[in-house]
Amino acid sequence: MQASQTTAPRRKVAVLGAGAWGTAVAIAVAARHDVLLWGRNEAAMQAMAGARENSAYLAGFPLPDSLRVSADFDAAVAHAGSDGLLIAACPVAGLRPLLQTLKGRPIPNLVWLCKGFEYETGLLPHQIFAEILGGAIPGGALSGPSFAQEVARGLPCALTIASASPALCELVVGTVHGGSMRVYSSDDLVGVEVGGAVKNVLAIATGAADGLGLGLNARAALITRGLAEITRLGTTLGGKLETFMGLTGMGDLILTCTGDLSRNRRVGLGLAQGKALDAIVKELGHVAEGVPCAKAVRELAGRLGVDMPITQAVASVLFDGQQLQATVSRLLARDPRGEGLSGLSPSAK
Ligand SMILES: NC(=O)c1ccc[n+]([C@@H]2O[C@H](COP(=O)([O-])OP(=O)(O)OC[C@H]3O[C@@H](n4cnc5c(N)ncnc54)[C@H](O)[C@@H]3O)[C@@H](O)[C@H]2O)c1
Ligand SMILES: O=P(O)(O)OC[C@H](O)CO
Repeated sequence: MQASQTTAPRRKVAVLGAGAWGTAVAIAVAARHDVLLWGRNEAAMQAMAGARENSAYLAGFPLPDSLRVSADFDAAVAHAGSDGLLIAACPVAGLRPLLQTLKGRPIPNLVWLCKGFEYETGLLPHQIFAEILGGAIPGGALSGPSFAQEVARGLPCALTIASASPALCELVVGTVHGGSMRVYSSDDLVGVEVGGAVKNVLAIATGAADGLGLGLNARAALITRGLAEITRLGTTLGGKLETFMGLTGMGDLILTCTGDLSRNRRVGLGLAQGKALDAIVKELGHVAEGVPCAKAVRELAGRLGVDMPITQAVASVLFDGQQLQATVSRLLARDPRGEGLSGLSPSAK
């Protein structure tokens, strides 16, 4: 399955969604393939085509010649043809409408890059895919520790493609793996998607703790106990334990909790400065998936009886008006417990 840079065929790739991550992935893949980047805002796409740069979402990274940009959805779908690769690069909130637009069209496959649970339904991206396009075409999640700016700069990055279809995994590895990009395969869609979703909530917590000056010990504790929360929820939903120790679990959790490029971490830093959530999100100018995800995960964990105290604490600050410092005190004042990963909340035992 390993892709050789010299033998990998040149493919047609359409990236649907022209935010920071869609643009970075398009730039990286365009080094070896014919890529069309589609965005829904016609004026923005025209400006991008003229400036050869996505100044709204990923300024400072010139688009390579092999990357075409367009606001024509039909042209993007036609570009992937019957044997290319379609990549959905919108946020979780945009996945359902995007899939509904794709329904009934002759598309070869779909790989999505979004990380989160759907706010209204609590569904993971592969469950939304199954609801709308299930069975018709192969689908998979491409995830892992990856800041858009570093990928656009050509720095090394390792991702995981998770799909029930070995053929799709092979296609994605054959297309994206190479140069400074490594792509691993997995059949654990649940594990990969839960890791990518919940780490965003924990990055808000870690940013807040760092912003309050709680120290490096607290940061390490939050990351480690955060991984326990990811693992408890993920295994309860059917994910494999080993996945949470991998790139899309521990790897992405470490990156997002500690890297100042993270939008979710910056939400936490902003909360610690006493800023209002609306103001922080407006200032970011990008999606922070951990915000809606905190609410969706709190509800899901409550329904399933999974103990996720850090996630609950983040949601209580974001949505219930709880004060940050008092929330930290409440977290610390919880009863002692064994360090194991057992998944039931005290009320469900
Ligand atoms: N930025 C990163 O470093 C990074 C890395 C890995 C994964 N991701 C994930 O990728 C997803 C997108 O993140 P981003 O960084 O590109 O966000 P962004 O805020 O930079 O851009 C979001 C883009 O999605 C578009 N969009 C929103 N709803 C849409 C819809 N219904 N159809 C089409 N386009 C729609 C917006 O117009 C915008 O262009 C998120 O789930 C994020 O967690 C981001
Ligand atoms: O900037 P964030 O917090 O959305 O994180 C980006 C990526 O998911 C990191 O892997």
